[in-house]
Amino acid sequence: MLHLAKDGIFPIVKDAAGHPLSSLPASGFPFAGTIQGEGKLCGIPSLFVRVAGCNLHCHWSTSEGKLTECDTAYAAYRLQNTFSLETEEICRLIRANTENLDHIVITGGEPFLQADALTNLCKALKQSRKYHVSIETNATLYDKDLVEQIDFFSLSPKLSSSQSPAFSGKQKSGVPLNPLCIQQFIDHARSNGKDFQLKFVYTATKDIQEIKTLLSSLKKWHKSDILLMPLGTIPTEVQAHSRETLRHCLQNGWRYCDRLHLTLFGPKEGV
Ligand SMILES: Nc1nc2[nH]cc(C(=O)O)c2c(=O)[nH]1
Ligand code: SF4
Ligand SMILES: [Mg+2]
Repeated sequence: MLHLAKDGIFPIVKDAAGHPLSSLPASGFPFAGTIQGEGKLCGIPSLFVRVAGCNLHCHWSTSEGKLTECDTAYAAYRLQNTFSLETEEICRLIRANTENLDHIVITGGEPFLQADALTNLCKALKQSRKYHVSIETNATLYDKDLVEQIDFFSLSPKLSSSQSPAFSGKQKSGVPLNPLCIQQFIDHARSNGKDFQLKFVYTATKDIQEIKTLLSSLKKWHKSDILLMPLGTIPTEVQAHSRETLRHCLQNGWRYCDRLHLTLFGPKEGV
């Protein structure tokens, strides 16, 4: 059984039995799938699985003094309309909606909180077809069995800027930064011919020193594995931080990470 966020499996057009759904998905297209909007695999047609619940409670203070929440707070810590499905049913839903899709992206919330159920789901999925499975994680939790099922690791460690003091009373118990855990992911990827990325949200210059300090404690990464993504949950907010983010990418040899789904669909859920 997997506990899912309200957008759950998206975008889909068929139920688990393969019958058409009565309404179009949030993408507006009469077929399943969207593009991976962030990171090295940006642009690849994918189906998303969004689990509910997170061990962190991110909320950033911008340099303009505004507070920005987690872009999926409804899936992380202010849960709305979550639901549970048996892994077998999720597997049938995914099969019915991936005629032309090979990539599955597991995101949240924090997927590693439900490692056992996701391991079962991935095993069942891979029995039917050779899917490519990515996982979006805050890299604070590790599970050996789940990691073995994953082809691409999108590691998004959270810097101190994500734990705004204004909200510290509400913070959950998770340790926001876990370098040993990050290294375990990298080691697994490097030993198994898999790829990964370290994707950081950029809010202000002080983030850069923190990233460099973290990187100096990690091994087996290349500059091209490091991505900087401007803070923002709406296109204008992303734009406001994009040039400064780009400047730091160019100065350090890191990749710039866009949020293409925001540009293409706007700030919608389920795309
Ligand atoms: N299209 C699309 N790409 C994404 N990449 C990472 C996402 C996420 O929310 O983790 C995401 C998402 O929600 N939609
Ligand atoms: S770790 Fe990710 S999902 Fe969890 S609260 Fe932070 S940004 Fe949201
Ligand atoms: Mg996200």
